[in-house]
Formats: sequence, structure tokens, C-alpha cells
Amino acid sequence: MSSLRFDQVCFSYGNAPCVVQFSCNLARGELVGLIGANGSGKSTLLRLGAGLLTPTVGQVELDGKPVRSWKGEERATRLGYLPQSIEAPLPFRVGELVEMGRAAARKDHLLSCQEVLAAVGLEGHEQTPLSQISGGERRRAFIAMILAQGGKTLLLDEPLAGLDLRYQYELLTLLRSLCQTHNLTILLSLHDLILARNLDRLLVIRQGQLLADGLPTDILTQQLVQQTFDLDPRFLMAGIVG
Ligand SMILES: Nc1ncnc2c1ncn2[C@@H]1O[C@H](COP(=O)(O)OP(=O)(O)OP(=O)(O)O)[C@@H](O)[C@H]1O
Repeated sequence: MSSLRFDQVCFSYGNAPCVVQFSCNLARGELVGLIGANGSGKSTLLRLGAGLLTPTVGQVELDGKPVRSWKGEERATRLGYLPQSIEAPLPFRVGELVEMGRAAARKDHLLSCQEVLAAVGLEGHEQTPLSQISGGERRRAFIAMILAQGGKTLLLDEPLAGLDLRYQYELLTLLRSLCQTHNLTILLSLHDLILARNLDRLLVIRQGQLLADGLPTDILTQQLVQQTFDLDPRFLMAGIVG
């Protein structure tokens, strides 16, 4: 059974179509990247996956049931969602944020507070106010909260944005090991095609439609990248495509 399934999903903001007949199955244990130009619909797809938006047509299923039919706490124990923007002023400390994630977790949650903070490189920062850490550190604190929540399906909107190279690779390594050892399903949007080559599978979208779905080494061709981003064919892509 797939963990998350999009079945012929369409979505419009008002009269403007944003997602067009999008279908895919995400299996347990997969670390999947979502690639596309600005405005192509990545965040919208992740919000549909999290049940924060309702498809105009089609269905999104989480663990075999329509995602929105899982109620509040039940959904929170199954699914973690990291929004793209986490700018809200928060009068909390790092440890309190992580505890909020744990409050939603089941008894058999995956990782302790200490473990998730160590995993994102914020050990010893439990008492630090969120207002006193950098943007990249704040993103890592939110990722720690989502890991503490213990859901088996994670939808992460640009989790690597604003992280320096070390933490980008450390976070990817952590996410990969969670997929392998705890059978998590992770769908994350990203813009860096070199980092994307480290994922198990990529979904490439253009104007809300699925252009390609497969292994990074198979699908990241010069032609696909040019089509995805409307690039001038003379643009040099050494190191980006396989
Ligand atoms: N709340 C909204 N109301 C109306 N239109 C929206 C809304 N949110 C997004 N859109 C539009 O839907 C389209 C897809 O937006 P979305 O944020 O899903 O793209 P994205 O691929 O995540 O972009 P980016 O890479 O810039 O984050 C864009 O044209 C955007 O303007």
C-alpha cells in the first residue's frame, strides 16, 4: 500500500488552474524530490498532500484513506508538514517548539527531543529563544519539531533553503537514514539540482503538470531541465545534468 497517493488531482485558485491531473504513488521508505520552476505548483501540491487544500477534482490518500478524512490528532501522528515560510514571530524557545511536536506524537514516537535536536545540530539549544537564532537555525528547529511529531509521511517545502552546505548534506543524510531505518516516506521540494541527484526519485512538474517521474540519473537530462525551467538551450549545464 502506498503511503501517499495523488489520483488525478486538479486544483485551481479561483479560476486559475494550478495543479492539472497530477497522479503519483509514494511508497514507504522513499525519499522523493519535487522539482519545478517558481510558481509551478510545488507548494500547492504539498499543501494538497497535507490535506490543507481540497482538490477540485481527484483525490489525495494518506495511508489508504482520503487525507482529509484523518482528523486532527490522528493526521498529526501520521503526517508532518513543513511550510515554506516560517516567519511568524514566535515567543518560544527551541526546546518548547520541539516539545510541541512531541505533544502530538504517539507513545511509540520515533525519536526523543535530544535525538531530534542532535540530528539537526541544535543540541544544547533547548533554552535558546527562537527569536535569537539565525534563519537557517530556525528552519532546523522546525524540522526538529516535525521529526519529534513522529509521523511516517513527511512533506517538506524547501527544507534545505537557507541551510549552509554542511547542514544541507547532513539533513539529507538524516532524512535518508529515516527512510531506510524507520521506513518513512518523505516528499520534499527543492531547487538545487545537484542536491536533487542524491534523492531516490524525482517528480518534475511544469505548470502544475507532471513532466517526469523517476531516478535522478535517468530523468535529469539537459532537455528536461531546459523544458522545466524554460532555459535558453545555450545555457551551460555542466555538473547539473547527468
Ligand atoms: N493563495 C493563493 N491564491 C492564489 N494563487 C496562488 C495562491 N498560492 C499560490 N498561488 C499561485 O499558484 C501558482 C503555484 O504556486 P506555488 O506556491 O504552488 O508554486 P511553487 O512551485 O511552490 O513556487 P516557488 O518555487 O516560487 O515556491 C502560482 O502561480 C501562484 O501565484
